Amino acid sequence: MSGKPREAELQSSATVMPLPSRLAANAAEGHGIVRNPGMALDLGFVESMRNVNRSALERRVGTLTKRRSIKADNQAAWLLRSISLMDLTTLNSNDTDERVRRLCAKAVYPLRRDLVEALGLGDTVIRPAAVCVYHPFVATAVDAVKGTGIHVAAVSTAFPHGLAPLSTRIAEIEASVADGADEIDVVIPRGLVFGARWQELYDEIKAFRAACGEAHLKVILGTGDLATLRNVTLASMVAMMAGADFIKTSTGKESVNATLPVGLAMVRAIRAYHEQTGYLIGFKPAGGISTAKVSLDWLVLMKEELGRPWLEPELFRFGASSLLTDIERQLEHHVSGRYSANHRHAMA
Ligand SMILES: O=C[C@H](O)COP(=O)(O)O
Repeated sequence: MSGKPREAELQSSATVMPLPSRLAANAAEGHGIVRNPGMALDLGFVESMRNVNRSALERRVGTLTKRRSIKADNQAAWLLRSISLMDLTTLNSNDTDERVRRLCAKAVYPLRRDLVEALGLGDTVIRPAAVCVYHPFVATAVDAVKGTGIHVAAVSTAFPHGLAPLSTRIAEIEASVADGADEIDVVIPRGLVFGARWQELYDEIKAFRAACGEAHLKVILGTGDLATLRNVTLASMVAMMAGADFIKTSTGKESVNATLPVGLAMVRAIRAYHEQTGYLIGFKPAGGISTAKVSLDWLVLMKEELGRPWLEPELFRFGASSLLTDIERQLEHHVSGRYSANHRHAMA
């Protein structure tokens, strides 16, 4: 059961569903993702996406997760990839600078040294792609991860509800960017979706994108609040048209978090947007993703639906506060055959 994870397995394209040729060609150009500039709001295109078949999406998810064929020896490689695709997050009312510094220390050294050695990682550095914090902790996080290549994401725009004047929400983005955040996770006011107020939603997200400047924009839809997969799909389209670099499911504060059918609806919207514009949009499921097993389900979904480029941090992230703890436990089991208690894998 023990042994070095076989990254080669993860590279295999044997089970990847063929992508439309334009998508494959664009993806093959390499890791330099051309940023989505957005496009004019095209309500005809948005509305063309309105027929969403929930049971078909659920069936597809069922098939993907049932027939998943990640062998035990290869699971460790996939789990290491899950770590590298993570926005390690703390978004609690009792966050402090000290807690954020501890989270960042965990991001810099996510695995215990004995585990790193037992996994035979050598000099390979495995780290989360980003840490994700509230605005007041951006400067602390930037300082704590300096020189590591870990990005700092700030949740802005009156997270988690997005219910503040637009000027206040834009000022929050500008403040986070000024403090050094290079990724901004914004939330949309869900009421704009219920009212099909697509022009207002588009204008707000476009203003968020402008305020971000070079920082990448992730648009959180709050899918658990949106009631239907049609709303999720249409809001996804508007967000991408307005210039989102990523679309993200949830804040982690809704009563329903990221689910695979919702993820599949968003991924299909990403595919449609690409077919129309040629741009590659990232996807971030977030909220309630706390087990290694579930992270593998998400990776299989991305690999099968969009292909290998969406297993890179430029195009895929998990937003998660406790997933790393379970992955570490599973990796420990992989090398030792035993599970340890969660407290052996301390988080923030
Ligand atoms: O954006 C990330 C989420 O807030 C994290 O949610 P979680 O605490 O359920 O992992």
